[in-house]
Amino acid sequence: MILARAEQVTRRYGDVLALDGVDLAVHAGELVGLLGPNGAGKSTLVNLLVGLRRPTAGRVRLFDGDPRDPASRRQLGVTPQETGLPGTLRVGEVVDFVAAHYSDPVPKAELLDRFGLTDQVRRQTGGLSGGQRRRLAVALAFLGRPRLVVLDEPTTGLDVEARHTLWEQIRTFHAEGGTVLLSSHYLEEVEALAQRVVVLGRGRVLADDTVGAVRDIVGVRRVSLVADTLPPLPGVVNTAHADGRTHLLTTDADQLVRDLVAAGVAFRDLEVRPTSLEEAFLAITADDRPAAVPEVTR
Ligand SMILES: Nc1ncnc2c1ncn2[C@@H]1O[C@H](COP(=O)(O)OP(=O)(O)OP(=O)(O)O)[C@@H](O)[C@H]1O
Repeated sequence: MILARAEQVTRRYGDVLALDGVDLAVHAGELVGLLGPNGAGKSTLVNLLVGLRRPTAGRVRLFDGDPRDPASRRQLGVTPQETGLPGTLRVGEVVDFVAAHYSDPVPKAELLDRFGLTDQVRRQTGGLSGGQRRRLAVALAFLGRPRLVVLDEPTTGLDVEARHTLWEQIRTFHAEGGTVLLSSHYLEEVEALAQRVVVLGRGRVLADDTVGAVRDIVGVRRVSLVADTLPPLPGVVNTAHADGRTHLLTTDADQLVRDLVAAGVAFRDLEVRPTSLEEAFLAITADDRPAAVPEVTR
């Protein structure tokens, strides 16, 4: 059963094409990671799926209804990227207020305990640390015993311990049958939680596959050198020239170096280094060659 779906969704903000023909289906029981660099379109996609925005073109469905219809959101829990908690309300009061919207909310003490906020129950939210506020915002997504939880970069700004506490809660929810869609910059986070990962870059789905398959794309290395000319080289996913150097992105740097030597290329100043996730995706998407990642796109 599909709980949330985007079909050929496009979203523009003026001249900015934030999403460009995106298809995504989240099935019941899945824990899906949505991964991508800054500006990839993750928040836009999340906001469309939860009814906070409308697509420019295409169709979005939530529990088989229009996400903008409150009835479709009854079984949904959301933590958007930015949450405005009323600063003068105490933590316990915020939980009570949100709980009043549900017929069978998680008891307040249990929720606060699970998210490590018991000691803060009487604190005004304006006096919480950024990390505590974030934890409360995420806790509220679970309060109504939702079937689907959508979390937009839930652990940004959290320290390691708080991040792990939150991961534990997400895992428990999923193990008990809940469905999760979570966006993140962090490959580590997606690896720790998700089986399936959807990679967005420049508004498009670059990959939709298992975490292992996508890790292979991220395992791209940058081989950089100075050479007058280069022959065609197998396994190079992107070539760029800057400051008199040629930068080659490849998933197998050892083989690339062997190929350079075998081809008799007169190169110098060779450097091999890992690329960050962000660099890898930016580079792979830089020249708009969808063929760069065909083997992991289903
Ligand atoms: N309200 C808006 N008005 C204009 N442009 C916007 C708006 N919201 C997003 N954009 C643009 O749309 C593109 C996608 O943004 P979006 O926030 O969805 O990306 P993201 O992957 O969530 O990024 P980040 O990881 O930085 O949060 C970006 O170019 C962004 O500048």
